[in-house]
Amino acid sequence: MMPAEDERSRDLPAGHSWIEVDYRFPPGADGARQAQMLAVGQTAGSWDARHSHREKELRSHLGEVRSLALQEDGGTVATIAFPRGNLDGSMGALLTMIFGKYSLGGVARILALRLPADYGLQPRFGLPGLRQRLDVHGRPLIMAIFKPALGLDAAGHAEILAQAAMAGLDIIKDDEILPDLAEAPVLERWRACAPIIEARRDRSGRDLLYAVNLSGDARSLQEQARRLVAEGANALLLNVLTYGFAVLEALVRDPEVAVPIFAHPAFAGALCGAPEHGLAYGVVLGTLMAHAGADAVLYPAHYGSLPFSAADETAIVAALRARAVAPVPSAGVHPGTLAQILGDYGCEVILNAGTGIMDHPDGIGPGVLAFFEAWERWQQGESLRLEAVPPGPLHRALEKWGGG
Ligand SMILES: CSCCC(=O)C(=O)COP(=O)(O)O
Repeated sequence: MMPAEDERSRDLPAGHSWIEVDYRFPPGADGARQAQMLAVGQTAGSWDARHSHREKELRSHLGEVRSLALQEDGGTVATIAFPRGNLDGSMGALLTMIFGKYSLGGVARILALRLPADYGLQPRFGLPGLRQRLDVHGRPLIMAIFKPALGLDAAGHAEILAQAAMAGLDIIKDDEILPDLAEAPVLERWRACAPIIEARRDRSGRDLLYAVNLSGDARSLQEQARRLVAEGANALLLNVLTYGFAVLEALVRDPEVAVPIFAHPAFAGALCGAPEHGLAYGVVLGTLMAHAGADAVLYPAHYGSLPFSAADETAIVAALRARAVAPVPSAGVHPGTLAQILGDYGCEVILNAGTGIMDHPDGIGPGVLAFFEAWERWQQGESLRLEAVPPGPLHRALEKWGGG
């Protein structure tokens, strides 16, 4: 029996000199031949008698087909081992090797990727670092998203944040769709929100992180990040898949950008959504993000508003947790989903709600309070069903969104 994806994707011991990839070839494909094409074509590139005088050098770069397993539906799963020495430690080189040119012609799906534990980057903060910064322990962190996504100016952001901060919110992020627009320039957004965060710290002793969305070309994006951090910004948001893993890696390596980085999953469906092609969600949003240095990774919760499988979610969470990266179940999250999420994953998560907070019938403050009330009840083992919950923010949230 094939192991579950989260088990197949475990890290290899540090210093391991191979990288292992599980590929599935669909029914009708010659799996053995495709696997051999990958092992040779994506490494030494050519392997025949004409290169015999270079055999020693070429052999050290050559991939190896380690196993081939025929599946019940006629598909084949092949494990290919690639020499780590073919790579420079970056995600770009890794992706180019394991699926680069081949992805244009072959029909295959990467199900699992096993990297040596010391390949790539470690998160600088991860969930433990976020907890330390916020001084919040033993409960899930509560995160909101500025909504509406577009059309708010900097003052509009501040107005929303003031209400959420009052109610005790831990983290807020820009919507990923909002770049550095003239109507709400990124630095103005931060400057308008910074005094609210400061006032909350003075009042309650508790910090609040605002993950500001980065945009622009690679150089201006990094300059933007440095400028924001120099002005006190305490977290950043990056659309890693649209801007590229190399941008994330550059930020993580930059001593001038020493704040937690939240990775958004926008574009993941384009890489992972086809059933027989691309890469599994667990590889992209789990393994790759975790080895590229993200501190927290957003992904669609399978009880949320996007079609997402529990198996994909489990694989993502396992890969993130293996490197202490914070899992951030998102998209359609509201107080009525809290019991399911915590039941599956426990408290070591960040619950992230956009409309599930911003569109609470009584306003943004009650939207945040509804989450805390749900958490309190869940912790006490009390029912979260509408009929059991007394009038108040949670009751109103359950009336609107259901769940519990
Ligand atoms: C696809 S996971 C990222 C979630 C996100 O950024 C978002 O805006 C979700 O908004 P919602 O109103 O569904 O909480």
